Amino acid sequence: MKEILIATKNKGKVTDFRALFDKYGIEVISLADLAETIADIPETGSTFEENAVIKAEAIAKMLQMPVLADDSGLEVTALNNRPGIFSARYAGEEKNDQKNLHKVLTELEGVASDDRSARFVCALAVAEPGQETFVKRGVCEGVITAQPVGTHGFGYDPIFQPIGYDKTMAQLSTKEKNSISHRGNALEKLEEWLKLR
Ligand SMILES: O=c1nc[nH]c2c1ncn2[C@H]1C[C@H](O)[C@@H](COP(=O)(O)OP(=O)(O)OP(=O)(O)O)O1
Ligand SMILES: [Mg+2]
Repeated sequence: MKEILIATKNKGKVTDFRALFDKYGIEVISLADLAETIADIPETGSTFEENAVIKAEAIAKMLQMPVLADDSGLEVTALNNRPGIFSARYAGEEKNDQKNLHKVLTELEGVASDDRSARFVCALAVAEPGQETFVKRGVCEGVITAQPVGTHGFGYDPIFQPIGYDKTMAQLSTKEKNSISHRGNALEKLEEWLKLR
């Protein structure tokens, strides 16, 4: 495989995937690189896996080519695992990363550091016309910080400190993040599929 289409409109995910696929020598193409404009696929599933499969199968059918889709988000234990699959629109339809992470911080006001555990979850689905779809989950455990710190990455990275680190995900380089992230972890589980193609 020389290139792979990632069925996402999220630039932060594309940056992560470019670095992840670099080591396989595979070029990443995103929906933003296509000449045609692809409408948003409604994420109507009730799990990350269902949503990843919905996105992958819809785009594979539309473009008649193999695609990889990512559905991911943040689960905060003290918030009964919210925002979960609603992470992108947690503070409103406009999908604003700053508003989303501040909503989480506000909801955790007064919650002690011991009770701020959280995890990033990523479901990756690969779909190909006429073939069985595969989906795998990756997880990265951590804690929610008191304030946003760091400028790298995207989404909730500035408030997420992975276990064993004294930095947030937004203070790590893309390479360091990928080596421990939910996304990197899920992609490792799809290596078999990648090698077959
Ligand atoms: O590594 C990450 N670091 C920080 N935040 C992250 C990460 N991975 C997912 N997230 C957050 C961002 C967004 O709030 C939600 C994904 O929502 P999700 O629907 O999968 O993506 P999206 O709507 O932005 O793009 P698309 O559906 O076109 O792939 O979780
Ligand atoms: Mg989405």
